[in-house]
Amino acid sequence: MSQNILLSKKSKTVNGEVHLTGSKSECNRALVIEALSGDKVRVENISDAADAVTLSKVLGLTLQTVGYESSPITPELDHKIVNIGPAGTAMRFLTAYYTLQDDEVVLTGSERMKQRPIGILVDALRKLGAEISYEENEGYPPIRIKGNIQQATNSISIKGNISSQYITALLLIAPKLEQGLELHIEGDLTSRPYVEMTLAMLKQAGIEHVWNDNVISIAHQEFKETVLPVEPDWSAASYWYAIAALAEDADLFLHGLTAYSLQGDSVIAEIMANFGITSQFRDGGVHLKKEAKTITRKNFDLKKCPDLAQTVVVVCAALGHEATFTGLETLKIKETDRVKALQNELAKIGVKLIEDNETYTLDCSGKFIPDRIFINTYDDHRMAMAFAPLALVVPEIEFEDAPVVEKSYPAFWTDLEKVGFDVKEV
Ligand SMILES: O=C(O)C1=C[C@@H](OP(=O)(O)O)[C@@H](O)[C@H](O)C1
Ligand SMILES: C=C(OP(=O)(O)O)C(=O)O
Repeated sequence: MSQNILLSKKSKTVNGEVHLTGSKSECNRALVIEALSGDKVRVENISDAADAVTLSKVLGLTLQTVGYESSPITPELDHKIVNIGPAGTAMRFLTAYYTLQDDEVVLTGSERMKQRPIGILVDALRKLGAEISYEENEGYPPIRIKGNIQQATNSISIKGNISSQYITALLLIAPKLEQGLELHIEGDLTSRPYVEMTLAMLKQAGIEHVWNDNVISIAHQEFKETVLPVEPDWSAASYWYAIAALAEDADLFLHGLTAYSLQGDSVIAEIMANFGITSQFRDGGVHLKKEAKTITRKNFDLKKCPDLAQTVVVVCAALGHEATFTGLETLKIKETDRVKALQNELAKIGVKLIEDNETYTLDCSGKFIPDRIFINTYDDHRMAMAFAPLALVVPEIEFEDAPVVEKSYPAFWTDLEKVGFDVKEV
């Protein structure tokens, strides 16, 4: 497959059914729990997301080097080099995981990963007793982790407003720590549903917790024998909701999704109800239908579901709906600076995303629809997938680096083809 693709859709009606891969977030937690459980826990419905595939390979690690752009194998090395490429959750979860292993590991990733902060997690782990040092820049990967943590305390504090992944990483290893963990979350907690997902999955694996105000406690405990099922990915489902919202008529069936999910991104069903998309949960999945509706909702707080931001912002822009958005603070440290990336790409249809004191407002006054646009994707799967529904409005869209979607949804382009999008390699 060449790097770029040209996407178009002649008929503005979308009908069909889609099988989504497993949730990257659930799968990455399940894999770490499985690895820590000593074979008591088995993961069911492992995700095809490249980030999950990478993590599962790393956790079964026997070679000296694994992952993306592996360094040459050097048998005389006294440590492993683990390169997890662009996988943020894998980076954070493994940082905690390796403090428990009888090993010395240098954990690294893509060039972008080396710009995504990890200092808050490293500081917390150091307070617990871990030996971790920076190989290049203070506060950023690559990091060197000496395993066999000698626990110095069970009570630590951590800032909650930068990334919930640091908190999840600590909670996942908590039951294996000799003294357990009492985690004090300082300030606001961003992406809270992801912490709830972690605790729910630990509970499924037999691990109890207490969450009082801003303190989460997990005692030293054994995992129980169980199977952890991975649900289909709701963040991936959001692109199908967006397609329904931008189509003239839509009747889509997404297999396997249920009304009650561990994934906070399932809130997309509620969000898209504002755009006339109905969700009916039956027949082992969800039916999406489009009904005529005047859009009245003006404010979207996406702090609990930051991965939906690009989806919702692009839908509003395409419809010329001048909404405001809050809770976008963490977007700047994800796969790319997603605020800047959105601003650059929306400018191609004359829409502005204006930042004012943590509130972002769409200005659609200069909106126009060109015959063809080129969308840059910034090594960010969600930039490609969030702009794809725009092909129902813009006649032709060329996407840079089509395989970028593999990070979470490798079948994205072929699924679009199956429901009648024209997907051409260029
Ligand atoms: O724990 C997780 O699986 C995730 C947490 C979120 O990150 P932050 O907590 O950094 O917002 C989310 O953006 C990411 O895609 C997956
Ligand atoms: C932010 C994301 O992933 P990660 O942080 O795991 O790289 C994402 O999938 O949108």
